[in-house]
Amino acid sequence: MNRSPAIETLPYDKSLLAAHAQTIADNARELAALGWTPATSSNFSMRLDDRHAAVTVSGRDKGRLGADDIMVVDFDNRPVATEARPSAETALHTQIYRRFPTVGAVLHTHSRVQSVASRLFAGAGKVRFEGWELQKAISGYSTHESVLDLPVFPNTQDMAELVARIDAWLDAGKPLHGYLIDGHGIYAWGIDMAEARRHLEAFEFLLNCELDLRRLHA
Ligand SMILES: CSCCC(=O)C(=O)COP(=O)(O)O
Ligand SMILES: [Zn+2]
Repeated sequence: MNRSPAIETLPYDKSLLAAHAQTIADNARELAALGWTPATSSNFSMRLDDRHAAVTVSGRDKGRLGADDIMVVDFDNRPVATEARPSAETALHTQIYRRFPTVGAVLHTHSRVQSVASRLFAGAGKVRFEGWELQKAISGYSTHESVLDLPVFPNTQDMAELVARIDAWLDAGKPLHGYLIDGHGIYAWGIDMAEARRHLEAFEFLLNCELDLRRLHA
């Protein structure tokens, strides 16, 4: 009897996953080289479609990611077609994809600047950037005269609690382009990897400037 070969039916585009995995690995390696992903910290993802994202497997060295270190989750944080364990912070990625349908990439890093600034500004609940030309690197900001707030949310191991705090911020109608988590690191995103990188680098630069000002005024 002539049997037709089994057709692999995955709920996502496999070739897009391969391309995204390469993009994630390339960008993660560059960010690791900057020292922004120490000790296996940080996680990265890219949207596959309106229900799935490619995300880093938990606990991997983000400077040495291969194809097996990136997996698929659905927007309810469930692994798809794999036994691998997704990033412990997957819920923070899928929340951004659900809330912002145009977002294509989410980046989370743990640089020293991000970590120190998160502690320094935790009491205020946000870092306010005003007067910096580099605010214009954030999409939608066209002048240094704008006010750009980067919220600082309390750290917790309870992802549902953190997701609820971020939802509350958005539900209050406040703009959100990224956020710090106290003593932890930063989340930033964009319509694609290039924009997400630009936003992440802009926040790192702006935080560095604010820290420098405080050191000089001390
Ligand atoms: C060793 S860093 C602690 C976890 C963390 O904050 C992080 O960014 C990495 O977690 P993942 O599960 O994505 O590897
Ligand atoms: Zn983290």
